[in-house]
Amino acid sequence: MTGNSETILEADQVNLTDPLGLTNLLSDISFKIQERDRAVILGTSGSGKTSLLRILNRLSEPTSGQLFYRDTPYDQIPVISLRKNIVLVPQEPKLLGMTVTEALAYPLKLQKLPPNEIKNRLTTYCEQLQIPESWYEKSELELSLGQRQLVTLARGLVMQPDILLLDEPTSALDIATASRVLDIMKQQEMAIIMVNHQFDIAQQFSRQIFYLQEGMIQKTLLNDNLDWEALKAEIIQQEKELEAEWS
Ligand SMILES: Nc1ncnc2c1ncn2[C@@H]1O[C@H](COP(=O)(O)OP(=O)(O)OP(=O)(O)O)[C@@H](O)[C@H]1O
Repeated sequence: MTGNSETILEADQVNLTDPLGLTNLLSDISFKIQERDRAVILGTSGSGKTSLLRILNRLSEPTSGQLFYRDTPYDQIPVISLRKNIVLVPQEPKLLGMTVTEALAYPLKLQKLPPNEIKNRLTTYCEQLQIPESWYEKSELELSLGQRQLVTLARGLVMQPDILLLDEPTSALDIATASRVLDIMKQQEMAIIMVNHQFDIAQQFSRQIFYLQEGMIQKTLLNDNLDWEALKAEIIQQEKELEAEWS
């Protein structure tokens, strides 16, 4: 992280239960994200990583606790305005029946940006992510999963939010493309919170790491002096225990 270190996002003792109120999906989640921060959420399958990104994007409401964007409680910010500043790139890349160009331009048209600005942003980020012009008029049926993943990432970037929430953004990309994409993401101005299962990616990318287990942040770690091998061994062991429970 570079630049100033103003807190732009804060979770304070956030809890989330399932819609029937039977199970805790997230418990006592607290953390702070600074301007231009880089955070990775690690954890076993089903530990609550996507649920956490969803409440940060207000796709679900905490059962208790508070979230703050630039010191303002989430419930005092109109959802449209919040989602302009905090953008979620979901795990399932979907273009909702639009062509690549339409999908990229859509959120910017909603913001009523002038056509020139929309065109400039599309060109800039498609070039950065090496999205070729030959894809522009394609629909999602004509794109591979990895190609769609790149397009949905571009859709997040063109919005130039303050905070980008990425749910396993490189899961369908080959290693070289994933590494290139990560380098591009590192250069961006906004804060980024990324769910990722790949340790090398988390290691390369993050300043802070939230290690989730059964909906709780078990550890908040700073990359600077972290024993990555020990953390990796711990998570692999937990995945194995989980698999044994399920089988
Ligand atoms: N709407 C819901 N109703 C009931 N249970 C839910 C709901 N959404 C998520 N869950 C449960 O909450 C837990 C956490 O799910 P979540 O998708 O957040 O996990 P995750 O860590 O992102 O998993 P993965 O790595 O497999 O994507 C899971 O046990 C899931 O079954």
